[in-house]
Amino acid sequence: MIAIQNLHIALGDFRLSGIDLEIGANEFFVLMGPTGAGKTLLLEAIAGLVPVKSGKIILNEKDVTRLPPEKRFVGIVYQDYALFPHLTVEKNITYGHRYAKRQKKALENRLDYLLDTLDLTHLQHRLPLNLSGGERQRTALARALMVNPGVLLLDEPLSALDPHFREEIRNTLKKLHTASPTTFMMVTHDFVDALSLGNRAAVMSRGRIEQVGRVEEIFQRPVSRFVADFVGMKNLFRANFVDTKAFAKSVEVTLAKKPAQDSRYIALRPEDVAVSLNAPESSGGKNCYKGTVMGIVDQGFSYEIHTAVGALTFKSLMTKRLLFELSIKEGKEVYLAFDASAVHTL
Ligand SMILES: Nc1ncnc2c1ncn2[C@@H]1O[C@H](COP(=O)(O)OP(=O)(O)OP(=O)(O)O)[C@@H](O)[C@H]1O
Repeated sequence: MIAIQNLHIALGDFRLSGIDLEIGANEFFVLMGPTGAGKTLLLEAIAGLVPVKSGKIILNEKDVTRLPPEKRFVGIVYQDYALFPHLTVEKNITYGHRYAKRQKKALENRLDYLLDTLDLTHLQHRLPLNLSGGERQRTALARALMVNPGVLLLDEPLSALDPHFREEIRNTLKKLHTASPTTFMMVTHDFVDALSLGNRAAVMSRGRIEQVGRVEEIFQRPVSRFVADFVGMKNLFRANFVDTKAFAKSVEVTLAKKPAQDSRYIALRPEDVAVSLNAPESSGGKNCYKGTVMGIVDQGFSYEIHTAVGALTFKSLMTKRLLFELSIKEGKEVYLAFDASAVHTL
């Protein structure tokens, strides 16, 4: 587990202020936010790599705020692998571990277990130069796990990988998380990573936490304008897929193409959902529904219209002028339309 209590850090002009987080032992926690929000700094504070001004960091019931990195039993994995180029896969994984006679067997067993679990056994004598991106990241993961850490910190571990290896490492992370009692905390910019791996997530902005909650909840019910803008995809529905159709609580949605095999959600930006009073002419690739307006939220320059279609509530955007022109009110029957190509699958 990770508990962070009222943490403050000052580094140059940047401040990390009043961070409070409780992350359970078996969680896969995701940290999101725009560039420069302080996500890496928070991971580095947990690892003991940056000084803390005030507050507490507790890992697995132990206050580690003033402990050096090597006494925290934290593993950290970066986006760029950070492997030693002159050392083999095996030497990279075991680097820094002294083979005191007493521990030799245990370390060898751990190494064998990790080589096997991360499918690296056949590569153990290779240099990083001769590995693919996915293999390098698996080596970096094995090295971080060699200490059998209570907490594994992952700083955008998938972002340097091409889509094929991304999927491979995503599956590896899932497997590792399920098989070990280690708490995982991962920084990502990718909503697919967040949804497919995270139990809960936090969104950070300018050194503060804006929202903490279940990943789905953050997408569906952002608590601030900032989070809403950041996540963008306010229409997020769990779905089953059959070929190029998605079924979300009995609402059938046409997709532009077949989704990836592990897709579980459809997502739509509110600006892609058009509202009209008359049924739009249906054409191929267009989704049209009759619905009832359930709510109208003033957002300053525009209004967000909540419309119930079956058991789903779609959110769409509308200018003030159009709202009055169409005399949109709660309870009014309207039509919603969006292109198949506007539907994202995650
Ligand atoms: N050693 C340092 N000295 C001074 N300022 C620093 C130091 N390390 C980071 N910063 C500053 O702290 C802020 C937060 O950086 P951080 O790397 O944590 O952001 P981030 O949210 O991880 O961004 P990204 O998504 O781009 O990786 C930035 O403004 C950065 O310039």
